[in-house]
Amino acid sequence: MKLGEKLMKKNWLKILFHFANGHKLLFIWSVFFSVLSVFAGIVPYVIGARLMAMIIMKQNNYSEFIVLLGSMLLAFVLKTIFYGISTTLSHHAAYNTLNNLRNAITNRLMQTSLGVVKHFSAGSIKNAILDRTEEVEIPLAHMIPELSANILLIIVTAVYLFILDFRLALSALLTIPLASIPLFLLMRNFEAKYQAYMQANNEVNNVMVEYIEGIEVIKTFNQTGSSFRKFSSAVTEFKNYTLNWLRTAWKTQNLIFALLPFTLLGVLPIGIWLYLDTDLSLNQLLLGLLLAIGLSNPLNKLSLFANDFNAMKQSVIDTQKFLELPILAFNKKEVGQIINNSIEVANVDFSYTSDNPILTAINLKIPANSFCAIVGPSGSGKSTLLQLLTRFWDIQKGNIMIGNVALQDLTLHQLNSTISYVTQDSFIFKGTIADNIRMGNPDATEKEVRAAAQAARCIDFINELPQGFQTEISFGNGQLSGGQQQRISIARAILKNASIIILDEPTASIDPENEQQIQESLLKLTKNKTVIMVAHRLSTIKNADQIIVLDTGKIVGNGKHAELLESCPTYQRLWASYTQTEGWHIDNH
Ligand SMILES: Nc1ncnc2c1ncn2[C@@H]1O[C@H](COP(=O)(O)OP(=O)(O)OP(=O)(O)O)[C@@H](O)[C@H]1O
Repeated sequence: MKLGEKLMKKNWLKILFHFANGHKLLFIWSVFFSVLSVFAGIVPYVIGARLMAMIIMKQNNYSEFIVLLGSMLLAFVLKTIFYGISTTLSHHAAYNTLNNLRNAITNRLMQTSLGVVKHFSAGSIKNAILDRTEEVEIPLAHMIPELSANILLIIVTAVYLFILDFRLALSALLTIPLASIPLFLLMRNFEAKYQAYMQANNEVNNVMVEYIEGIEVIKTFNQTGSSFRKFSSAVTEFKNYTLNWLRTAWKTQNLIFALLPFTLLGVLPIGIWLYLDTDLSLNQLLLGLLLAIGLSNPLNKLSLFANDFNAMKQSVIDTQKFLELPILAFNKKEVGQIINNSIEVANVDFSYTSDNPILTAINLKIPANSFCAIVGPSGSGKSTLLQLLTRFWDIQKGNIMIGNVALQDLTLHQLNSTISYVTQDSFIFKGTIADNIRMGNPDATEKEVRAAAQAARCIDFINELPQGFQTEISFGNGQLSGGQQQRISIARAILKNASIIILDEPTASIDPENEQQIQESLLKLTKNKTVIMVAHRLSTIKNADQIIVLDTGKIVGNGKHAELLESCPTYQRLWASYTQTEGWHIDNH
């Protein structure tokens, strides 16, 4: 089974074990060494009881003394070594589990539709992949080996105490039922409180990411103060919530921490009474007292793990919603070769939410190797239509054909190799300029990369950079202007050399001079390709073979520029307002 798939309806523990499954052996060995370590740890208490009895009874057996002290030391060394081995193994297994979990979330995000991903804020995705999953590591690395070993130790010690004297055993375990009462009270509303805590934490994450991503806008509009206030109030709210929770919980929590490991509470008075008034021997009393003291450490760990256990549970539940995102199913095997690069959209309806139709009854035919422009007022659905053609979303009604194959029947590889998509927001990845262009075709030669850069009008500014194509760039580092970034992404698309090119305002952030040149090279390069382009600058699409006019999600015009100027009122309006705002520019062409 592929990681992350088929997780629906599984409870959180099953999900966790699913990701830990490949490392079961490591976890088993780590439990084994932890058990050895915990039992080596109890040996000094048993030996201590024997030593104390010898001192009290003034037994001057020095050779036994030395053997006992040596055994104590050996037990201590073994305990440390076994603990070291156990924790190394468990950390190894825990980090691998974490890795699986993180990869599964990232895979799932890649397999779901782009729209679904965009519904989450960057902060919440980062929080799920990095922070929430990290919270699983400590409990996994420590809880599995240490909890199992400590529980085993408590059971074995208790059995031993029962064999020694059942009254001593009961008195040593008295704190368990006593501490269970405050523990129950503390855990009563834990889930609701933890969720509110996480919500406050998410809010801080979101506001922080928003603050950093929007820093340019914030500075431009002089909103540093108000944006910072938003950030600082989220931080304060988080702090207040955490402190309030702590304030209400600390008394109960400390009572548990103090009570549970305090095994002497019962065993000391009852043990002394049994020794003085009944048949309990001094040896039994001392062994009982020291074993009871030996129990406090594992009991202490139990109380700490109760918290970790709940935190881990909540973390897995929180990541679950990402692991269960709907998968955009692609055919694994090709149903057929695409015979040509025509596109047909038939009776397509689409809405992002069930109550708000965005596109209605869309019908259009784009012949192979033609240039089709899509225009329309803002919000009319142009980008949405392009995103349906790239299968960022699945249509709810109708059909889209690429050549002779329905869009949803294409394999992911077919879709990716057939369609190139250039958006308004060009994304630059951290790496060299050449790497960024080569994303369009990882196998491209240096010559091909250069040719694509030349065609996208990048070559001049690249040559001026200190290391040319080898210059390191990263998104938002200010090294490249918006227009230059856009030209890099056009070069990327050119290099990809797909037979269908979809362009969503590719020249929006490019100056008119370069726009004209890029336009020409795009048209040259798009020979023998089907090009669909959304454009606001109508001069760029005047010569398109076909112009589709969208208005409030419907096609209200379809034809050539001259025809639409005659027959389509929406196009007439668009053209009129365009020529008004860019009149001087039109005059020049
Ligand atoms: N991810 C989304 N979730 C919900 N509604 C959306 C989403 N994306 C776009 N919309 C809505 O769909 C409608 C069409 O948006 P779209 O971006 O397709 O229009 P457009 O014609 O490309 O606009 P513009 O020219 O301003 O870019 C708008 O009302 C928009 O608010």
